[in-house]
Amino acid sequence: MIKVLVAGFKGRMGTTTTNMILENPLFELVGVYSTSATEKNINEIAEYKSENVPVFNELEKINIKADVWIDFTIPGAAFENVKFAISKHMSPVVGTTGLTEDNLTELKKLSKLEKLGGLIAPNFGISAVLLMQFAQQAAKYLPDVEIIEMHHDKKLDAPSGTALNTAKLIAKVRQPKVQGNPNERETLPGARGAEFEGMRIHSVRLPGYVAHEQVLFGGNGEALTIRQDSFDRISFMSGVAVAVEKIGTHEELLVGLENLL
Ligand SMILES: NC(=O)C1=CN([C@@H]2O[C@H](COP(=O)(O)OP(=O)(O)OC[C@H]3O[C@@H](n4cnc5c(N)ncnc54)[C@H](O)[C@@H]3O)[C@@H](O)[C@H]2O)C=CC1
Ligand SMILES: O=C(O)C1=N[C@H](C(=O)O)C[C@H](O)C1
Repeated sequence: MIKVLVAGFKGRMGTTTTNMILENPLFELVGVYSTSATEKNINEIAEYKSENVPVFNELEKINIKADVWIDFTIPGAAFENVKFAISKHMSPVVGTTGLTEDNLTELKKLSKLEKLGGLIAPNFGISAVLLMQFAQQAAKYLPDVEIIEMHHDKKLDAPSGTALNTAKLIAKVRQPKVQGNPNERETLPGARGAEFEGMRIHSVRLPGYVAHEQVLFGGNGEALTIRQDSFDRISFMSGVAVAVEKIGTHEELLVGLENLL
């Protein structure tokens, strides 16, 4: 059985992930971590009263060994968490957004030194992984593109990690270009959205939404729209399960679920 620790286990993704790990016969939940936890054991939570799993609320006090460290915490916490996991030879499987390019470079270096597999995935949903690949393919032929991402209104970061990653993938294949009218002027600041290498990214936050993205391409007299929707956080779970199962066979830190599919 693959031993798993879930960091951020009390959050929206952490709860769904904890339940998936407990239900999967290939996995054993050996610890959970949240800075906001007050319990010592998960069985103090009514939903988990028949389980026996230690709860940690400080990084330095984590004294158990897992094969895999799953991280769904907050942008700003993931870097320290993942460094800790690597130092204890636990393979990180990270969904938390907000890691910078410098963070990624350092974490890749540490994983290499430790000869440890790990995955950072901006999105564990297959529809989002496909959307990013299709968008990258389309951008070769339709280089004028804008991205609209739509999320629940509790989300901390904007733009979403998925939208930013979509833009990065597109930037790899299209000729650099400035879109729109070179003389355009915003009469309300922010009207044109965020800018990444000439592409505009628009972030919508509304109750009732989970996670959704549209990539809009415009050409001469034609347009293409690619859209994906995660209506439920269960949509991310098969991707997380694949990562937990496969990451032990790797010896470096990978970015993007497509590397394991
Ligand atoms: N890659 C993917 O497929 C997905 C990624 N996400 C990302 O996952 C992250 C979590 O999202 P949600 O579950 O919606 O957030 P959330 O706010 O519901 O949960 C975060 C949890 O982390 C805990 N926490 C805060 N600091 C911590 C620390 N230093 N160590 C351990 N726990 C800590 C909080 O107490 C909270 O319970 C976000 O960055 C989000 O963008 C969300 C959905 C899918
Ligand atoms: O916060 C979320 O909910 C999500 N975060 C990730 C992101 O920022 O792209 C993945 C998914 O969009 C859900």
